[in-house]
Amino acid sequence: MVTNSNTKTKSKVVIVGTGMVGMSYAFSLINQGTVKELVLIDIDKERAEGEAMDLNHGLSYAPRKMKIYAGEYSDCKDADIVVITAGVPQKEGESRIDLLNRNATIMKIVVGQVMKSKFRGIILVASNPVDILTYVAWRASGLPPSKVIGSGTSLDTARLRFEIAQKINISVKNIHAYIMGEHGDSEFVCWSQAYVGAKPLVDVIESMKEIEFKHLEEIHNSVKNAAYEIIKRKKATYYGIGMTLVSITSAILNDENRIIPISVYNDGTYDTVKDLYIGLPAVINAEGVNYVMKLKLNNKEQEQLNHSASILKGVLDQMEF
Ligand SMILES: NC(=O)C1=CN([C@@H]2O[C@H](COP(=O)(O)OP(=O)(O)OC[C@H]3O[C@@H](n4cnc5c(N)ncnc54)[C@H](O)[C@@H]3O)[C@@H](O)[C@H]2O)C=CC1
Ligand SMILES: CC(=O)C(=O)O
Repeated sequence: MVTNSNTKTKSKVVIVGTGMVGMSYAFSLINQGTVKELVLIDIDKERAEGEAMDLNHGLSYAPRKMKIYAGEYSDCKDADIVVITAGVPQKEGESRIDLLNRNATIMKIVVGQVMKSKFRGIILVASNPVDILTYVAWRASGLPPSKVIGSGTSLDTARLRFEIAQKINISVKNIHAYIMGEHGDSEFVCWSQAYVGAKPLVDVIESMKEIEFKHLEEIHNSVKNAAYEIIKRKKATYYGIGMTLVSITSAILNDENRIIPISVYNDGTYDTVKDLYIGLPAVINAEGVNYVMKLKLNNKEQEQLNHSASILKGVLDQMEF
């Protein structure tokens, strides 16, 4: 277990992919004053330049002084984090796995360019299918697994917390519950370890009329289908993931040891299929993944984790590295 007491004095983030997700993240980073230097890279250079110009024009009203510019891969050399949001998004009716071949090729090219700069920081992947592409990024990077992470089920967990909070009229900040597994159709809720404040959710259900056991399945389905529902209505999802990526970024830059369910390399902490990336709660600090936090899963949850892991492994086994 690594402990690190230093807080970063500089904070430089490079975003590769200045589409809807990349720019929602950028906008949120700027408004929260998370970084001092922000570099934008896209295969469409003019797009990255236009986005940098537009964001710079808002700096008079930002909470801190910072530098924003459209850059090159050589700018990754001294970056703390490279966030990869490049790739094609899902169309209506497509699953995240459907994007695999197109985005895996992009991922290999992007990570190859990032590593050519002699980058030694942390890679954070958001492009879908995120668990598979984080594995691709890790293999292409040559970095230790603790330094290559994916957003995993962090967005899904935010959605879960929102749904529970709405149902019982308690602040979303007091809901402690995780979605685990694939960021996709086989994800599951670890209900046995869900808390409202310090009270187990099971006890909350027994004492509150607003929530019943039958609602748990509805909440799970609503979280699992959220992306499909949003894409049906507005073609893409981006604000939720943008803010989620900022929270992971802050955990790294401020060396917080914050627990967030992200896509991590399964090092054996969980007794399931190994050599893959999957959504598990992890303690995140300036080193990347400090350690994967082991939760006591019940039998059903262990089966759900195994199912999710075997789906991801099945996809990885068909790929060439
Ligand atoms: N992990 C998560 O929870 C979420 C992930 N996503 C994923 O994020 C990705 C991006 O989605 P959007 O921003 O909506 O797409 P978008 O189409 O708006 O933007 C993608 C950007 O990537 C750029 N790009 C493509 N190939 C590139 C390359 N080789 N090098 C550099 N840039 C390249 C494009 O020019 C474009 O600007 C998708 O894979 C989407 O599924 C979206 C929402 C949530
Ligand atoms: C698109 C996607 O992965 C999401 O919104 O969850």
